[in-house]
Amino acid sequence: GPARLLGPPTYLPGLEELWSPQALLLLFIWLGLQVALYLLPARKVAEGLELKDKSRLRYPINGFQALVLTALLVGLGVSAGLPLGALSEMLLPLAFATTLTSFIFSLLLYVKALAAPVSALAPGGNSGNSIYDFFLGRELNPRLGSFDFKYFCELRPGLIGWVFINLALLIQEAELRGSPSLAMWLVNAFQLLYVGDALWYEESVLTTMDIIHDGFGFMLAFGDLAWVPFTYSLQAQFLLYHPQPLGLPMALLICLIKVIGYYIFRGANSQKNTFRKNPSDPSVAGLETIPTATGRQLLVSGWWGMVRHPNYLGDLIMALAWSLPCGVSHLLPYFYVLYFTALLVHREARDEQQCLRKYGHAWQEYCKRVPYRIIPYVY
Ligand SMILES: NC(=O)C1=CN([C@@H]2O[C@H](COP(=O)(O)OP(=O)(O)OC[C@H]3O[C@@H](n4cnc5c(N)ncnc54)[C@H](OP(=O)(O)O)[C@@H]3O)[C@@H](O)[C@H]2O)C=CC1
Ligand SMILES: CC(C)CCC[C@@H](C)[C@H]1CC=C2C3=C(CC[C@@]21C)[C@@]1(C)CC[C@H](O)C[C@@H]1CC3
Repeated sequence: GPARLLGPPTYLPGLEELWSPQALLLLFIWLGLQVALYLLPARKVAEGLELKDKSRLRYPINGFQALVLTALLVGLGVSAGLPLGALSEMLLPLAFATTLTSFIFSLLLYVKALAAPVSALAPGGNSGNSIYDFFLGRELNPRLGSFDFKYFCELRPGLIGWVFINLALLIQEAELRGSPSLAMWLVNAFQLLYVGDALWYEESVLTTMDIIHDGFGFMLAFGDLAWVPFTYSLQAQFLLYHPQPLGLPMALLICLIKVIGYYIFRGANSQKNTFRKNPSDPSVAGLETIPTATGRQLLVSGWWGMVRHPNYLGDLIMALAWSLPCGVSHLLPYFYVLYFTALLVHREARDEQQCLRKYGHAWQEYCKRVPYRIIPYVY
C-alpha cells in the first residue's frame, strides 16, 4: 500500500514478531566476526591523545581491512548459496535483538566502571546519578586487555552492518522485480562510499569528541550498534517496498550533489587533519591562522575560513543526495536529513563550548572572523 506517516499505524508488531532466537544468533555471529577481524594484525597501530594519567592508548588501524574481508566472506557465502536477500525480512527482530544486546552490554559496562579508577572516568558520566551515568557512560575508554570496546563499536559492527543491510535490500529487490532499481544502486553506492571513507580514515576518529571526551554508555552503544545500521538504511528499506522511477538526468544531478558534498566533507576533514598533524605540510602551510594560548593554531582560511564547520556542511549535502533517489512523495527517506541536522546542530554547540573553554579569547576571535557555523550566510 502507499506509505504514510500521519495517522495511526495500521498495525503494531506483537512480541512474537520482534523476538527471534535466529536473529540473536545472527547478531552474535556478526559481532564475533567483527571482533575476530579487529584482532587481526593491522597495517598500523596508532596512539590516542594523552590521557589524564599522561599515558596514551594504542589502537589498531584495520577497519578498512575488516570491511574488505567481510565483503570477501559475504561474497563467498552468497556464491555458495547464502540467502542474503532474506535478511531484509529479519530486520525487525534483528533490530530488537541488537537493542536488547546494547542494553545488557551497557549494563555490564556500567558495572565494570564502578571498579574503575577516577582517572579513567569520563568528564560527563560520573555524576553519581546511576541512571544518568548508565546513559552517558561512566568510563571513558573501557577495555579488556588491549581490546577497546568503544573504539571497536564506533565504526565496525554498525557501519559495516549498515552497508550489508543495504546490499541485502538490493539483492531482495532484484529477486522481487528482476533487477535492482537505479535508485537502489545510487543509495547503495553513496552509502558504501561514506562507510568506506570513514574506515579508510579510521585514525581520525581518535580525535573526535566521542573518543576523547564522551564515556561509553547506553547512548553511544545503542547508537553505534542499533541506531546506525537500522535507521541509516531507511532509504534502501523504503525503496524495497516503494519502488521509485528515476530518470538518468535526475540520477546524474543527484550524483553531482553527492560529489559536491563529498568534496567539501573530505576536503575539510583532511585539511584539518593534515594541519593538526603537521602545520608546515606544503598543502596547508600557506593558510592563514590564529595563534592560541595552548600553542596550537586555528585555521581561518581555506575550508575552515568559510564556515566554522565545513565538514558538517559537506556531510549534510551528502545526506540530501542519499534521500533524493527516493523521490519526494514521502517524508520517511528524509528522516536521516532531519535527524542528522538536529544531531549536527547539537554537536556543533557542544564542540563550540569545548573550544571556547580550550582556546578562550582566540576562539572568540575566530568566531568574529568566521561568523557562520555550518551554512554560509544562513546559520
Ligand atoms: N553520520 C553521522 O552520524 C555523523 C557524522 N559525523 C561527521 O564526522 C566528522 C567529524 O566531526 P566531529 O567529530 O564532530 O568534529 P570536527 O572534525 O568538526 O572537529 C572539531 C574540532 O576541530 C578543531 N577545530 C575546529 N575549528 C578549527 C579550525 N578553524 N582550525 C583548526 N582546528 C579546528 C577543534 O579541535 P582541536 O583544536 O582540539 O583540534 C574542534 O574541537 C564530520 O564530518 C561530521 O559531519 C559526526 C557525527 C555523526
Ligand atoms: C548516539 C547517536 C544516536 C548515534 C551516533 C552514531 C555515531 C557515533 C557514528 C555514526 C557515523 C559516524 C561517523 C564517524 C564517527 C562515528 C559516527 C559518528 C566519523 C566521524 C569518524 C571521522 C571521519 O572523518 C568521518 C566519520 C563519519 C561517520
